[in-house]
Amino acid sequence: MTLVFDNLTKRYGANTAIDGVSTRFEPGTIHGIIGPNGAGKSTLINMTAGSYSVTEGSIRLDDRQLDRMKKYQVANAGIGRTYQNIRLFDQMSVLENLEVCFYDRAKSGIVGEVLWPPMARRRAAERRAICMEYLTFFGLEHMADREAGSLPYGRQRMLEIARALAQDPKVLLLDEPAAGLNHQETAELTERLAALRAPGRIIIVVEHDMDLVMTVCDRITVLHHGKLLFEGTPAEVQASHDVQIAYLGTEHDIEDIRTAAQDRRARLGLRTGRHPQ
Ligand SMILES: Nc1ncnc2c1ncn2[C@@H]1O[C@H](COP(=O)(O)OP(=O)(O)OP(=O)(O)O)[C@@H](O)[C@H]1O
Repeated sequence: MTLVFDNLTKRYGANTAIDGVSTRFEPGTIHGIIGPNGAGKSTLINMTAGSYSVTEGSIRLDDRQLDRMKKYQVANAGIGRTYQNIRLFDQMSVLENLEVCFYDRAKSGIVGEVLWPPMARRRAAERRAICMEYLTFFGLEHMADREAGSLPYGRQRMLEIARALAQDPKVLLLDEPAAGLNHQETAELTERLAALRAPGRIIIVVEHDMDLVMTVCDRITVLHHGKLLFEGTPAEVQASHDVQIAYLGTEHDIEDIRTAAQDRRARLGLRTGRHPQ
């Protein structure tokens, strides 16, 4: 399984947000996408998830051309995602937020469940057990019955990733998963992401938090003004003169990039005020 961008281009009128990007993502890896504000990172994620149309070029998952599909077809082809701004069913319980993902997955057998209640009960118990495994992995098992909207912000972020995973995606797209998280929550997220690396899964993380990216990613793609500026291991990216110039306009080191990212994180986290930790 390989995800391939070939000459991928996105224009918004006269503005070229993604400009001829070609790269590939291998299974078993965590791949970071970084770049200064406005570099095109979210546009890339949204095109891959089928939310935005592609102007030129292609996105392929093995022999399937995703850019020709509708959004739900892209999801069915195995692309799962989270959003920069959390999207949960606030009034449903934490567990129900996961369970609804299984109705998406279970395309067969629904008629059987309706006609034969014992089968429905068995399936419901199985779904619940799997959901509880995901909740345990994300440290949410003791919150299963709480309304999702009442959870502290950091827990909501974890639940969003759990929801994306419950759909068993081949490719998991995470759009700024650490946005609005404090230092300890980010460290926790970093650990959990590392544990999600799996042979049959590609994880792509768009993130400004350099500690997270440099710790957890196997490879990193750096975008600048919509173009692929650099690609390599975390060590290669940190050593790249071009990357430092792109971020800061001058030759500073990765510490300055970290500071710039922290300033941005302080401005994000739309729900932090509502649900303080
Ligand atoms: N829906 C849209 N319509 C028009 N222009 C857009 C739209 N979305 C993004 N853009 C433009 O495309 C460019 C890339 O934006 P994008 O949000 O993808 O960058 P980004 O790297 O994710 O930025 P950030 O780190 O600030 O989230 C920017 O110039 C932005 O103004």
